[in-house]
Amino acid sequence: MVQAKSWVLVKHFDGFPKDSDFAIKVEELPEPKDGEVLLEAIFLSVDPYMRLFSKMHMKEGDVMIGTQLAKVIQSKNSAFPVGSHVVTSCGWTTHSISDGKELTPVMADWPEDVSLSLALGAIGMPGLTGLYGIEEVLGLKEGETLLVNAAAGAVGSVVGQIAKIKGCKVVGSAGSEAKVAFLKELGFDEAFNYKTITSLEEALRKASPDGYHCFFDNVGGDFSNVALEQMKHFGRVALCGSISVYNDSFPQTGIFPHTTINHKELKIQGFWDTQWKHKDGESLKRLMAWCKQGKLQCREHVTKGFENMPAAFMGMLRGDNIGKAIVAV
Ligand SMILES: NC(=O)C1=CN([C@@H]2O[C@H](COP(=O)(O)OP(=O)(O)OC[C@H]3O[C@@H](n4cnc5c(N)ncnc54)[C@H](OP(=O)(O)O)[C@@H]3O)[C@@H](O)[C@H]2O)C=CC1
Ligand SMILES: CCCCCC(=O)/C=C/[C@H]1[C@H](O)CC(=O)[C@@H]1CCCCCCC(=O)O
Repeated sequence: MVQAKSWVLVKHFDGFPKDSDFAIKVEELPEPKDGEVLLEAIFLSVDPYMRLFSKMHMKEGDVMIGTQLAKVIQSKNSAFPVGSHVVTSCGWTTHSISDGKELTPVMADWPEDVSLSLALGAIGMPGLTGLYGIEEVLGLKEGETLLVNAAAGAVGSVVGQIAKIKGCKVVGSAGSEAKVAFLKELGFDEAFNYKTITSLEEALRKASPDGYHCFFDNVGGDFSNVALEQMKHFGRVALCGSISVYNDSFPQTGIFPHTTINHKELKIQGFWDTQWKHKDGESLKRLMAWCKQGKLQCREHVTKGFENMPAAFMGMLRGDNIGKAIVAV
């Protein structure tokens, strides 16, 4: 018998999450039946969407939603032998039983010198999001200027690096001096700390006086309203997320951007990476190749210990992470 520890949402978040919103539950798992496997979490992901999803689809007492990189430790399913690794969306739990249907094996020939945790980051969902946002949504072309916010995070850092691979000028914003230094290290042409500038409008204008062809928006809210004003005519916006409003208990009010969008004839597309799931196999190989060639730096912010899942999640929402926020069990 194996004991599974899970983090449950005891109380719906009201504003920014707090320690008391989470509790640990322990349960004995049965032996896997024919066709089933027993999984042990190695790395768990903490992502912004968990904050939104909890409000939309979870009830109090549910295990927190989430994805992990797990090892098969018992198997009665020949497709998943003992010792193999999978990505699974079984939530914030140390052990789980699966019939294999929802499991994604890690890419064949995963190099030994590349941490498997990247399957939750730059060579996983956030990396795919950056790639699809650039190629499928924006159709970013060589010589264009791209703006990305939350640029030092999991998605943003991949976005900026792919845009540089494609021969573009890249401007990034992030919330600390250490993050700005990281963006410069990654090859961003311009980077600024949005928390310390006196005017976002001025910072954006200084970074690219001629405006922006493309905007990869991770933040939403006031930032987006100001950035839209500096798009070029026929500019394109990939609306990836809006983390600045995820913790709001009441909708924020702000300026209405519709006249700007109309006047500049902007194209704005909201998207999820899952729209291009059929391309994931090929896309992951491309991300891995860039990583191995040193063109894609895959920085991670690793928190040790399953007991620290809530702290890691809240830290990511607060901006503690440079690169992908991960928990190592
Ligand atoms: N459409 C899709 O398929 C997907 C969308 N996303 C979205 O992409 C965005 C980034 O996700 P991800 O890369 O995983 O997370 P990150 O690794 O970027 O972590 C979140 C970051 O958001 C920044 N942040 C937090 N609050 C604010 C705020 N009020 N204003 C500005 N920045 C803030 C912090 O950085 P800082 O210090 O710079 O403030 C923090 O580090 C999110 O909006 C997410 O929902 C993610 C995955 C898939
Ligand atoms: C609803 C806005 C989603 C915010 C953007 C984002 O972070 C999307 C991330 C997706 C990624 O593919 C991994 C996921 O599971 C995310 C989707 C979860 C969204 C919750 C809403 C689901 C629904 O209402 O159907």
